[in-house]
Amino acid sequence: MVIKIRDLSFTYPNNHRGLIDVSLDIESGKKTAILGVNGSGKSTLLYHLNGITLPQTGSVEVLNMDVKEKNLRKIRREVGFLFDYPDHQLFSTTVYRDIKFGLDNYKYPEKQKDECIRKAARALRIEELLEYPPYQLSLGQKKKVAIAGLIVLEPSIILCDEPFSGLDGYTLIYFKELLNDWVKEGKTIVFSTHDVDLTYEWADNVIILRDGKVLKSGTASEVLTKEETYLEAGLVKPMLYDLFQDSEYKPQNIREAKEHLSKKFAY
Ligand SMILES: Nc1ncnc2c1ncn2[C@@H]1O[C@H](COP(=O)(O)OP(=O)(O)OP(=O)(O)O)[C@@H](O)[C@H]1O
Repeated sequence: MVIKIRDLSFTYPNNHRGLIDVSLDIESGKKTAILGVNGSGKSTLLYHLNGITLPQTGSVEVLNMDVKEKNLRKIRREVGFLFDYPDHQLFSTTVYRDIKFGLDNYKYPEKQKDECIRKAARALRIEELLEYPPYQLSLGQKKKVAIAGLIVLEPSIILCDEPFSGLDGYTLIYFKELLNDWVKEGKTIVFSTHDVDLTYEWADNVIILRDGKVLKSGTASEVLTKEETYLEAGLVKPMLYDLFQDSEYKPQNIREAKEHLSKKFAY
């Protein structure tokens, strides 16, 4: 297990309990969704995984390191964080400088930096934006720049807070493919979302939160195929699950469903 969380609780200064007795394991080399309605504690949990928030009670272990002040530099070298709003992580005068920031921070040899920046920009198809000021970019472009700034350090774990919100159809497909490629390379993706359809189609493992507590966790096929789970979590059923609920055939994605229905209704 690449992340181990034990008895983690977190109370905000106004006494709101953001997390209550959370214990979890997150598998390496998989896409794990943290799923739940608004305010269920998804971001609060994600912030604990690279020490943006430190545990008040209980423990978080990432890559065999305790998430504690003394390990944060090493942990953040391996664990990248993609915020829901890219403006939270873009602050340099040009895209190039923004991507370079992590390399400067981790004291990469000066000679290697330019090559690393251009490689990350190529992967995100933003080479033509390198001299732009980030504030002039669209949301999708900003997300790409934020991701380039992450992958330039080649982290082994990538945490994404609502990574797909606000993206148009093709950009969304592109992001999903990019994240799939990383997982094929052995990286671990942990993402928060309230999108049940996306989670049903795309996640390997799922953690469902409600009111700061873990309601269910396991593989997507274990967790997302029980009617009562949706009721307890306050979530609407995924469209594919709902559509094929009474059928023996359970497609995992729209493409499979389309093929199945085309055969069934062919004449
Ligand atoms: N700084 C804060 N001070 C007090 N309460 C907070 C603070 N940040 C979050 N909370 C509360 O903690 C709970 C969990 O918040 P969190 O942002 O983790 O939820 P979430 O599941 O990510 O929600 P969303 O899907 O709306 O982003 C919410 O009830 C929220 O109001």
